[in-house]
Amino acid sequence: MPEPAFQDYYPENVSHCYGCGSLNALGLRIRTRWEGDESVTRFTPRPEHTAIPGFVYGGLLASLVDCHSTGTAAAAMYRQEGRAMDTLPAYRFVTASLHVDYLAPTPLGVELEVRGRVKRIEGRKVVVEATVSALGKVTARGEVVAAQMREGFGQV
Ligand SMILES: CCCCCCCCCCCCCCCC(=O)SCCNC(=O)CCNC(=O)[C@H](O)C(C)(C)COP(=O)(O)OP(=O)(O)OC[C@H]1O[C@@H](n2cnc3c(N)ncnc32)[C@H](O)[C@@H]1OP(=O)(O)O
Repeated sequence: MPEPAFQDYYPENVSHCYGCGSLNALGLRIRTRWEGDESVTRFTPRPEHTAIPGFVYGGLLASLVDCHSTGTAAAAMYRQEGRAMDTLPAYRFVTASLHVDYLAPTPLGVELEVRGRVKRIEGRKVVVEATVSALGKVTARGEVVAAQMREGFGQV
């Protein structure tokens, strides 16, 4: 049995995200785990994720970086406190900022590897750097500022 992914610990009410929600049947449903100090997601884009024939749409790559990094942010907070991810209080992070640089075209039809590293944890905010690789070559690099959701998120 593979060890659970970060997303396996998301409560049902926050499991509808297009990128990482296990309850979103049309979503990417990415799964992220620690490999040492780095977090890793592996995902094979589908034909509908095409930009130019044969190459992956940049928005899909941004989604991978985004949800990989918000999951990494939550896991990093638990890790910093030496707590298991199924313990309370729960950490819930949303994207405050998402930056992606596209370094080279990303081929479609192969498994992509997203690797993340926690750059810093500052109060309620975690900054995560991530790379996307195809066939061993880094094709995109991103940085996410993830912020802890406040009570009443989305209420105006
Ligand atoms: C594991 C077990 C359970 C875990 C369970 C996890 C569930 C995980 C939920 C899944 C969900 C999917 C997540 C997918 C990723 C999305 O796609 S999320 C959807 C897109 N994002 C949004 O809708 C967020 C909308 N924005 C907001 O709600 C608010 O602006 C924010 C981002 C929460 C910040 O609001 P705030 O906390 O009231 O504001 P604030 O105190 O000013 O900001 C906090 C910190 O972030 C910084 N910050 C804010 N905005 C920015 C910015 N644009 N640039 C840089 N820094 C910024 C602030 O400077 C501040 O830093 P410090 O001053 O403390 O150093």
